[in-house]
Amino acid sequence: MPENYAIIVAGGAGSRMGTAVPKQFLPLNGTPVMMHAINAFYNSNSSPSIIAVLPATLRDQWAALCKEHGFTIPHTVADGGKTRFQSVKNGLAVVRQLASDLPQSLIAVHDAARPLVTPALIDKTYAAASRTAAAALATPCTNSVRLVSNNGLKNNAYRRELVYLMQTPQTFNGAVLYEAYEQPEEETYTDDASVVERKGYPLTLVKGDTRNIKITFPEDLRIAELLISQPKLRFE
Ligand SMILES: Nc1ccn([C@@H]2O[C@H](COP(=O)(O)OP(=O)(O)OP(=O)(O)O)[C@@H](O)[C@H]2O)c(=O)n1
Ligand SMILES: C[C@](O)(CO)[C@H](O)COP(=O)(O)O
Repeated sequence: MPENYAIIVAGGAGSRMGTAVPKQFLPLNGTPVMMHAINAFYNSNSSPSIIAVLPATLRDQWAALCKEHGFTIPHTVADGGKTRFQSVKNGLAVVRQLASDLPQSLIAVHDAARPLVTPALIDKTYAAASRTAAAALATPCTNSVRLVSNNGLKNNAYRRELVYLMQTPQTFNGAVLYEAYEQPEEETYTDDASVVERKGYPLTLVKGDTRNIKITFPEDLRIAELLISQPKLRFE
């Protein structure tokens, strides 16, 4: 049985959300957004050790929220970095200290801003990563797609069956993820899969769920409220 870890990245500023309280701390159905994400990992069969990566300045606010909500799920707090890449790297440094056998471990990285993830989705990524070393949730594109070129002057229709939209969790063999995050950061890295891919490891796509939205703009929180109040609602 591998040691499982989950790095919940909550080190961002939420600038597109534009709220005084960072989006990961905003209430969703009465509970802070990132507590929903941590709850799902805690309730999964994969039962990982949880590392929550938070801006250093918000540690006290998080502790106060945990007290207020009686939130007792065990987790280790790590400091966030300037970018998501740096935040994941800081979380990995904690896993490195905790893990007794990194090459035998599995590490999921999940956006704190994706509160509607379910234990079943989480377990699917751990199961796939245990077989293939690198696995991430993704959904097929349902809109028509165009590729823009020539500084926006030109655009051409593109085959949408070739396009998948990435979600988290993205789950990896511990040694693979650690090795990948030893690379220098590049602007083209938008998720963990892109960092691991640079090292030459192929990625397994695991069927995600369109309800597993990322809270980015204020309207996303309204949509999440609606989805959480009607758990059977599916848009796929
Ligand atoms: N320096 C950063 C930046 C982002 N994240 C986390 O990565 C996830 C996805 O990022 P995003 O939705 O872009 O969050 P923010 O960076 O906070 O949002 P914005 O770009 O609007 O400022 C979030 O859970 C966010 O907290 C992080 O841990 N550390
Ligand atoms: C990691 C991610 O959630 C996968 O869809 C996404 O890339 C994060 O993007 P953002 O630029 O940090 O919003």
